[in-house]
Amino acid sequence: MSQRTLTFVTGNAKKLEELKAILGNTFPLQIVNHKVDLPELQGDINEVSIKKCQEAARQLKRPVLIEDTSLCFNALKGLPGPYIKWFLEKLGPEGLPKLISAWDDKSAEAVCTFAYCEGDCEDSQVILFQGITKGQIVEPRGPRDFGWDPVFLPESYDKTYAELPKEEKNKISHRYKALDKLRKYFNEKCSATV
Ligand SMILES: O=c1nc[nH]c2c1ncn2[C@H]1C[C@H](O)[C@@H](COP(=O)(O)OP(=O)(O)OP(=O)(O)O)O1
Ligand SMILES: [Mg+2]
Repeated sequence: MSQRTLTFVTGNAKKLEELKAILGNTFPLQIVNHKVDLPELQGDINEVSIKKCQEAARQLKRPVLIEDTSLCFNALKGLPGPYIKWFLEKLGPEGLPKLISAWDDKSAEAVCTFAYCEGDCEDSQVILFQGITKGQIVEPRGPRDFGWDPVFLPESYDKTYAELPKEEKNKISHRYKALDKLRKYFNEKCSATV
């Protein structure tokens, strides 16, 4: 890697902000951002992340990190899942609880998948780091500065992600859990090569 840096490819400034807040100075590499909205092919959560990562590596020809976030409604067998972005864009946060108004089951999972690829060739291996936080879909509450945060009530909390202070969200979130795995992997990898 162009020594000690790792390129995080995302067009989403809020993701980058949370990554920086969560990793702080506990990560052995410097993360640099490359802003591209990568094409996302259809598939299950892992397939979408793997293809997105391979596309990033193909474009940038260096070690890359990408992230894909899903919001999975259990009543809908996991949908919208990786397609939540388009549902949110068209329906807004208030449209999301309406999708499952006919079901009693309001439970959902927020899933964050980081994907890392070391090389730039098509067959380079992609490594996934996934974090899941369980919760419920509720009527929107709280600030609207990040996606579906207002409608996601994490399990055993009485505040939505949007209502929680950022530091609280970052201690329990799907993104925190995925980054914790990523951090452990790179701390071991980097200490082994020094
Ligand atoms: O913690 C979160 N809390 C609330 N909303 C969130 C969160 N994390 C992602 N989101 C939103 C952004 C997008 O509407 C969709 C995921 O789509 P996703 O393709 O992963 O994100 P994106 O296109 O904004 O950025 P990227 O350039 O990294 O693909 O859920
Ligand atoms: Mg995207």
